[in-house]
Amino acid sequence: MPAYKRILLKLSGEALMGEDSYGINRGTIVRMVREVQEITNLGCQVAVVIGGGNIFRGVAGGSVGMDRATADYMGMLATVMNSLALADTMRQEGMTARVMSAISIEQVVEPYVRPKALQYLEEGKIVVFAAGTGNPFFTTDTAAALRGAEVGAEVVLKATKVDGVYSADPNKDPTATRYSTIAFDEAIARNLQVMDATAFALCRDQKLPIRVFSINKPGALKRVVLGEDEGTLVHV
Ligand SMILES: Nc1ncnc2c1ncn2[C@@H]1O[C@H](COP(=O)(O)OP(=O)(O)O)[C@@H](O)[C@H]1O
Ligand SMILES: O=c1ccn([C@@H]2O[C@H](COP(=O)(O)OP(=O)(O)O)[C@@H](O)[C@H]2O)c(=O)[nH]1
Repeated sequence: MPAYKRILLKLSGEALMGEDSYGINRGTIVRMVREVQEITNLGCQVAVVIGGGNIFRGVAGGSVGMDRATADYMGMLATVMNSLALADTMRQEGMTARVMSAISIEQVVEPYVRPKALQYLEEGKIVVFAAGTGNPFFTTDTAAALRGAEVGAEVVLKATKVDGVYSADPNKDPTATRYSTIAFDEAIARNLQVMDATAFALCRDQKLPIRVFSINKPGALKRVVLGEDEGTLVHV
């Protein structure tokens, strides 16, 4: 039995690269999709937000000198590409997914309409929310918090490159230790960078817990959905 009826899964865009230095690695995306399939088979309704860091990030090197808002719109378009790739891979694996975009590009994907998204979820379809929040100066983590709250997800699952929230960035500080649980207020006060403060604050206010876990650890998503101890739970 899954511990949750409905979840919002945030997939790192950057993790889609796998061992490559750019873009979408075929083996990696197929593996991610199969992990999602396992949890839908448990009867869990799944909404997904995917990042765009494997293609373009508003604040990254390729955008030096650019107007920040323009660069962020490019980042949002990158998430649309990843969302399309994800939904198509789901189709190939026999699942039904729908992509909904926060910015209007109707020839490519349908617009985000909340009641429609809820309907798809009830029908057992996977809904992939593309283009983040639709606003520059935000991140896909904030989009995950926002959409998670909107569709009434019981938890936001952040699948990322690290296996939880640490006392400091574990990629920079080898002495950092992992929390098994941490309160939102403490995560914000300690300025832990694993998610941005906007996402933390939104989830805190909506009493929407977040679980951070490794996207690279096989079976971790299923363990999380079964309510087992995996990664870090950020709670109210
Ligand atoms: N306190 C912390 N605990 C865990 N990870 C941290 C922390 N501070 C910074 N990070 C960094 O945050 C990264 C995950 O966030 P982000 O780069 O936004 O990934 P994503 O592509 O999943 O959105 C990790 O790879 C890690 O290097
Ligand atoms: O609501 C949003 C979501 C994303 N972005 C842009 O899209 C990029 C890709 O998203 P993100 O960095 O969150 O992806 P990830 O870290 O998961 O790869 C960001 O850098 C921003 O430039 C944005 O402007 N508004």
